[in-house]
Order: sequence, then structure tokens, then C-alpha cells
Amino acid sequence: MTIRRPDDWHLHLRDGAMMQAVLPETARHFGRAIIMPNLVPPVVTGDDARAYRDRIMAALPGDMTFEPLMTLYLTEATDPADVAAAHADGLVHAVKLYPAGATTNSASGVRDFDKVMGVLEKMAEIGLPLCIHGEVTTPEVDIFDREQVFLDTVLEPLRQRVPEMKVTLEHITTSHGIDYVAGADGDIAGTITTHHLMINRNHILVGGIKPHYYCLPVAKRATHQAALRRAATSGNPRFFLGTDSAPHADEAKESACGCAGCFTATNTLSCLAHVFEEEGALDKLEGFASLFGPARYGLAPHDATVTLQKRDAPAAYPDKIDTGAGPVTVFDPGHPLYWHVIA
Ligand SMILES: NC(=O)N[C@@H](CC(=O)O)C(=O)O
Ligand SMILES: [Zn+2]
Ligand SMILES: [Zn+2]
Repeated sequence: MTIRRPDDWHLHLRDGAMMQAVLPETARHFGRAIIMPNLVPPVVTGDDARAYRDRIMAALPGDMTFEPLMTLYLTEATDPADVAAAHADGLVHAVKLYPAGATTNSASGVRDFDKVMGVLEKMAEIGLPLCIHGEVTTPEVDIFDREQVFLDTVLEPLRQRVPEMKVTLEHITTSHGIDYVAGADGDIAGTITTHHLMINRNHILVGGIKPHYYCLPVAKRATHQAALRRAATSGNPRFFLGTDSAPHADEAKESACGCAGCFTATNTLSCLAHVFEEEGALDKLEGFASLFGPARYGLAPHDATVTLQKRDAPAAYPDKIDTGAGPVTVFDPGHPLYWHVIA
């Protein structure tokens, strides 16, 4: 099976030694990626994004081609003019909204939406998408309900306030999120991760706790996983791939207080081919991984291709990637993968 070269519309590359080691895992198969800005400190200004892009390009092995599509981390102090200038330069392709405290490195996120209205209105005017981690952080709300509650109490009111804004609801984990994106008026899309297509909450908790399956939003029950699979394989261009590949060193995951994130960059294409074949929808993989994202971001799809082949022997990939910041465990779908990336 040959498809256009895919892109990843939600990726964590981190920085320094970690980035050096994980970047080739993505660049091997993907042409571009939307680079998440949740570094410590976060990527907030156009200058921050330019410097981060330069560090990424400096870390890229000379025999690889890859284009990082930079994002800015929305804070209550973000300057609309700086955002507009970074977009006009072709540097910044999205702004990222983290509700304060929702996920890894989100302490600088938004608490009071009144404070970011100027930025959001500017983004609507210039057609710059807002990528959203869609979970409420209210302590009373159950962690399995946080995405659903976000849709009604935050996302819908926000979109009513700025109806022209382009919105991407990222890493959707529930049928509610799928239904919202599929049915909403206006310019909205949603990304779906590799791991949420392959696991549900039983995988995290049955037979012992599996820290490498813990990510945010946390995987939900199997009926929600089924809804994600239906959406991803539907051919609806509102749904496309954002792996949310999020490396953490093993010692930070395998801990009494393990952090959230699944590292899927290495074997994502084999995983996706497996899922799409199970769903009888291999013909829909190219749209999901390679066509709908570029269309959404106003970019051309790649002319280059990747070829996958199903073989009798499982695809080989490392259990862990060694990084200067410690080993990082590669996502284990729990069964062999027979689709090999051969070119
Ligand atoms: N998905 C995760 O569980 N973790 C991400 C942050 C995020 O995308 O929410 C990370 O940066 O580690
Ligand atoms: Zn997130
Ligand atoms: Zn993420």
C-alpha cells in the first residue's frame, strides 16, 4: 500500500537531548508536524518559536527532511500583534490552548477567557487555528468526564463568542467529542491519536496498572474507542491524525506519580495500518494520515510517498529509544504488527 507521505498534526518533540533522540523517530516517516509548545518554559512568543524551530532543525540528521510547523502557547499575556506577525512570517501555524493545569506543563495556560479575547479575535481575522486540549480542570469533575464537560461548558460558549475562529479539538477520546466535531457548524476539526485508536481504559487498568498507557485525556471505555475508530476510518475530512506522541523518560512514567503521555512516533504507521485493516478501511488511511490535515492547514499534501507492506513476520521496532535524558519506552499495542514500512 502506497500513500502520500503523512504528517503529524500534534507532536511533542521536547528539547535538548530528548529532542535529539526522538526527532528522527518522527522524521523517518512524517514530512511535517505541528510542534506542541509545552516546553518548560513554554513557547509563548514568535521569538521563542523561531529559536525552537532553529533548535529542531539543528537536531535533524543531515539525511532527513522534515518541516516543523510551530505553535504558540496561549497565555493570558499573549500579544495579538506578536501572534499575527509570527503567522504572517509563515513561522506559526496554530496557537495552542491549554486550560491551566489540564496536562503536562500546562501551568501557564488560560484561566480567564476574557483575557485572551483580543488574541482569539485576531486569530479569527487572520485564519490562524486554535488547537485545544479539551478538558476541564474543575476538581469536582470526574477525570473520565472532563472532555465531555469541556464541550458544553467551555468549547461551545467560546465558539459562540468568536464564531469565525478555526478550531481543532485535539486528541479526541470520547463519542461526545466526535459527535460535537462532526455536527458543529463553522470551521472545526478534530485530531485522533494512534494510541486512542488501539487502547481503552481496560488496557490501562486490567491485570495491573500500565503506566505507558497513561496519557491525557485518559483513554475511555471501549464504546468510545469504537467511536474514534469509526470517525478515523469514515473518510470525514474533519478527522485526521495527531499522534500526540509524548515522550517521557521511563523513570518519570514508572513512578508512584507517573506522568501522562504515550510515545508512538516509532511505530505509528504500522499501528494505523493495523487498525484501518481491522476496520476494513485501508483505503481511508491516506485521507486520515496524509490529506485531510494539509487541507485543513492550507498546505499541499506531499508528492513523496511511503509504502507499507503486510508480511507474515511481525515488524521489528525497538522496545525503547535511548535518549540522553534516559530511555523512552515505545508504545506497545500488546500484539504484533504485521505492516512494515518498506519505503
Ligand atoms: N498527552 C499527554 O498525556 N501528554 C502531553 C500533553 C498533552 O498533549 O496533553 C505531554 O506533553 O506529555
Ligand atoms: Zn493535550
Ligand atoms: Zn499532546
